[in-house]
Amino acid sequence: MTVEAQPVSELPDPRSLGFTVVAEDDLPTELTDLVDQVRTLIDTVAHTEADGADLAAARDLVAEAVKRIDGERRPIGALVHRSDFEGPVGFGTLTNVVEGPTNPAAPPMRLELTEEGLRAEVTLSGVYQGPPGLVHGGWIAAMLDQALGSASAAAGMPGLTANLDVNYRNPTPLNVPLEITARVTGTERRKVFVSAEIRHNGEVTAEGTAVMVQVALPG
Ligand SMILES: CCCCCCCC/C=C\CCCCCCCC(=O)SCCNC(=O)CCNC(=O)[C@H](O)C(C)(C)COP(=O)(O)OP(=O)(O)OC[C@H]1O[C@@H](n2cnc3c(N)ncnc32)[C@H](O)[C@@H]1OP(=O)(O)O
Repeated sequence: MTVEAQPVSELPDPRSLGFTVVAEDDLPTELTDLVDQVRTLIDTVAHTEADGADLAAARDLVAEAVKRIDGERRPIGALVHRSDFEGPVGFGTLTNVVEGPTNPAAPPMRLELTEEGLRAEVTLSGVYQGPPGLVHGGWIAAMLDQALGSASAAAGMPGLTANLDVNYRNPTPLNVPLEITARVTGTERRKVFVSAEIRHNGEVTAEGTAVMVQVALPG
């Protein structure tokens, strides 16, 4: 098994394949601020003990806010390009549920390039709860999948997850900083082998490996 990243320059520009691309730097700060505020809203709604009158007033305010911004929408497959990543490896889906910068359902997580692969820090609120006080196992798998897929993409080999294997080693707590790391460990034809971990206080709480398969791009 060898690591042979395909030259990044050989990847097509997604615009030439018909994708809408938004530069991350062009997203209005009012939008990213709104995303943050809606995250707070979701967490607050999930845990509130407010009385009926306040809840009804809040519902009406939210309905009013929806009316105010409902109109033209970006297409479902729109991509975002990060300026801190060189060229084609900087693309991701704008509303990706784990890391999409305009998706308030995604936690405030951002994978950064490191010497060995990718790394992110994230703190998950009670919105991501499974067992009491702990992160939902499905969400742990989702974060690992994102880190694994992004590590492959960042190495110039974007693909789809064919196989994902997760081991839950220790409970993953809510409301504390978690560290996520991922890297490519090998390639074989179109297959890219990747591994990733989630840590709390330096201790591994979950680890995953995946086989990403590079798909033939049209055109
Ligand atoms: C620059 C251009 C623009 C790009 C834009 C980039 C934007 C994004 C960038 C970056 C962010 C990334 C972040 C994302 C993270 C999240 C990822 C996900 O959630 S992905 C969604 C869930 N996964 C699916 O929906 C796949 C569904 N499955 C399939 O579509 C097919 O099964 C597919 C493509 C995986 C393989 O199908 P086949 O027909 O193309 O290929 P076959 O011949 O079956 O397999 C190829 C090789 O893979 C192995 N393989 C296939 N399935 C396997 C499996 N389950 N386990 C192990 N190996 C498997 C086979 O044995 C074969 O290996 P041998 O070369 O012969 O040795």
